[in-house]
Amino acid sequence: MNNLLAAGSAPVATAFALECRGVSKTFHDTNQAVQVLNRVDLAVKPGERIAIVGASGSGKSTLLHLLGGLDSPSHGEVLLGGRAWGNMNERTRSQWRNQALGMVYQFHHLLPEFTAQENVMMPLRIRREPDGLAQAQAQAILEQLGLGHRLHHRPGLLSGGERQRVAMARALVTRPLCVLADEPTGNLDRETAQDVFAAMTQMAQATGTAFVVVTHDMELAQRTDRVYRLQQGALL
Ligand SMILES: Nc1ncnc2c1ncn2[C@@H]1O[C@H](COP(=O)(O)OP(=O)(O)OP(=O)(O)O)[C@@H](O)[C@H]1O
Repeated sequence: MNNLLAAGSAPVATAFALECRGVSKTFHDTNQAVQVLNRVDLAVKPGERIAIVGASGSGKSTLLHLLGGLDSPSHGEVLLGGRAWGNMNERTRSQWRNQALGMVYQFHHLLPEFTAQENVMMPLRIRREPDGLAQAQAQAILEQLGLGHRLHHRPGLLSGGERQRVAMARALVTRPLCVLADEPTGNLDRETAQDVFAAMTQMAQATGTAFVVVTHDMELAQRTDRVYRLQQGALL
């Protein structure tokens, strides 16, 4: 399916997979306000790979949540494939997320009772794709990520690096416009982290998927097309 086909609407023509326009975010509690992001602008093209680094508490996870439409900015707007999250209700957001976005976290969040292939098939099942097709697509992407010999293994029998590759395969199997990754190699040893990171960025580029990664690891960040530092609410 064309990944620019919006859930239930016409295709959107846009030069950018993902855009942030003047995005600010302030959290409030009863008597305090914390401004985490201050007029952040960002535009990521299809197939482009960018890294966001920054000190603990600088707002990296907050920004990723806004990019994924999981939270709303206090000001400004975030667009995925030319569609602003702010113009969608919850149901449309979740359909658009399933269709146009993949997410990878530090912990793989694979379902332990399902095999690698079944885990990767999950987003396709949610879309009600025929099982045979979903099986073939999951197999193909796992093979491309070097896991052809692990299709029928459950996560408990896989290494940490293999689990993260499966998580990446699950994020990419729908051919999304963009993958958002939050410390995807944070749990791996150095050598495995490098291998997994290379596999992720190469796959994203090969499929024309934009890849936005938050990482503490400057060496890995420098393997992307652009590195941003989040500091005092600004993306520098
Ligand atoms: N839901 C929330 N309510 C109130 N404050 C929040 C909320 N979410 C985040 N914050 C605050 O926003 C700031 C940035 O947090 P965030 O988790 O985005 O930082 P981070 O750069 O991802 O940190 P780390 O690298 O430690 O994960 C912190 O001061 C945090 O306390």
